[in-house]
This record gives sequence, structure tokens and C-alpha cells, in this order.
Amino acid sequence: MTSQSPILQISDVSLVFGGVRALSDVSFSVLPGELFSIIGPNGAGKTSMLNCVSGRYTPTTGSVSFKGQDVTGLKPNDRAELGIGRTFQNLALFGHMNVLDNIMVGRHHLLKNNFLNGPLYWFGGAQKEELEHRRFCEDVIDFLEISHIRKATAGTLSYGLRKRVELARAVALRPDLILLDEPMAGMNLEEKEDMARFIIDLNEEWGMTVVMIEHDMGVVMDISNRVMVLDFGRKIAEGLPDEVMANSHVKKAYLGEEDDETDEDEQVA
Ligand SMILES: Nc1ncnc2c1ncn2[C@@H]1O[C@H](COP(=O)(O)OP(=O)(O)OP(=O)(O)O)[C@@H](O)[C@H]1O
Repeated sequence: MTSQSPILQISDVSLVFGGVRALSDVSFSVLPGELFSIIGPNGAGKTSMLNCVSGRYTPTTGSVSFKGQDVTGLKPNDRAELGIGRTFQNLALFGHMNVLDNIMVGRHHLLKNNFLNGPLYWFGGAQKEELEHRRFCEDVIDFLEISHIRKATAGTLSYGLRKRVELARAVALRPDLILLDEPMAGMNLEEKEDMARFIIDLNEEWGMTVVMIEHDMGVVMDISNRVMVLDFGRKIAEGLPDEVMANSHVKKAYLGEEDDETDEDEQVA
């Protein structure tokens, strides 16, 4: 995290839905290996921004670059192949399938060979690829400590475990950048502590760059390298966790405290 080029560069992104301006000229960049959090009040545009990065939404204006490549016009699957993974605010698991199948299914579109290749599947190294894929999924399952539920039907699991399985499915795609949309929402304290530990390990040991939206300020301040604050679709602050917490614009957005307009040093969009 020194003089490297950013892995993700967002330039002047605006997003308009009919009369609603979800994002207004937001720019920021994330360096390889960073754990970067996006915070802000409800409706501030956090999920919209994540959707612009993953490809679910195309910005009305502005651009998204990933590893130096302009991906603004690319579809989500193409961005996934380049190395962008994500989890969702609302769980998106196949409830009737078991945990292992839920995790495996995420990687199928990345495999070069599949059943549709016919003979190639059996003679073209596909079995080896499938085996390697399975082995990697097993590593992810061990890492996220969900071996004991690998055969359980996803829909029968507790909310906290389902969130962990959803993370496993995203990690199984081996993304270089993982987007986490409220990974701790609805969790109890113990589940949150576990999830925070997994996110730190993904970042530090597995080398994944993380962009996370999270409402739990304690967790955000504890584990983030840098934090960006959105309010009404605009960036109002960005910096180290302590700097952001001390920012008067942020205090105002969150707590309704008086904004100190005289503070020229604060980074404001
Ligand atoms: N698909 C959509 N169609 C129309 N308006 C949308 C759409 N998605 C988001 N919006 C609007 O854009 C604004 C920003 O929403 P967004 O979900 O990005 O905020 P958020 O910061 O993630 O909020 P929360 O913390 O409540 O999840 C809101 O006014 C929302 O109603």
C-alpha cells in the first residue's frame, strides 16, 4: 500500500433514477490490499456505488476502472471474470441447495470447460479443473469454519451462518477485489466478531482488497484502513478512520451536530 496504482478508480460517478439522484460526482480510489469502507446514513448511495462497481448499475456519467482497465460498460459477469466479487445486502443463496453446492455454483461460469464442451469435458483437462475447483472450495469452507454444515440445506441455517456461506461463495470465485454489502447486518455480537476476523484474514492472509459497506461503526473503525462517507449521494469525507470520525461534516450527517464551516483542512468533496 505505498506508491502502487489503484486497483479500483472511481471518477466523477453520478447515477440518476428518474428524478432521484442516487450519486453525484463521486470520485475515490482503492489501492491493492486495502480494506476500504463506505459509510453514510440510509439512502446515502452506498449500495448504488457498490452496484456501479460490480456492474449491476451503469453510471449515468463518470467511469469505473479496475486494474487500470475501463470497465464502465462491462456486464457483471465480465467484471467477475476480471476479479470483482461481491456479497449482497439481502441474502442471495439457493435455499433448497446444500452449502457445498451453493459455494460450487458460483465458480462454474469461470471454469474453462463444462459439460457443454462434450468430449472436451472428459479429455480436455476438465476433470482436473473441476477437481482443483472443488479443492479450492474445500479450502474456503475450512477457512470460513463451515465444514460441519457443508451438507446442510442452506435455507435451514441461521441467518449468521447463511451470511457466512454467501461470503464463501463470493470468495470461491477467487476475486482480487471483494465488495461486501453490510456483511454484519442482523448478526449478534459473537457472529459479528467472527465475521470481522474472517474479513481481516481475507484481507491480510488471502491478499484480497476489500470494499465494505457496514453500519456498525465500531467494526468499521476497528478494521478499515480508510473510510469514505457518503451523504445524499455526495462524498462528504474520506480518510483514516480517526480523521473521518473527527470530521465535523460527518458528525453533522450522523448526529445532527453543528457543521464547523471554518475548518478548511477537512477533506470534503
Ligand atoms: N433501482 C433503483 N430505482 C430507483 N431508485 C433507487 C434504486 N436504487 C436506489 N435508489 C435510490 O437511490 C438512493 C440511494 O439508495 P442506496 O440504496 O444506494 O442507499 P444506501 O446508502 O445503500 O442506503 P441503505 O443504508 O438504506 O441501504 C435512494 O434514494 C434510493 O431510493
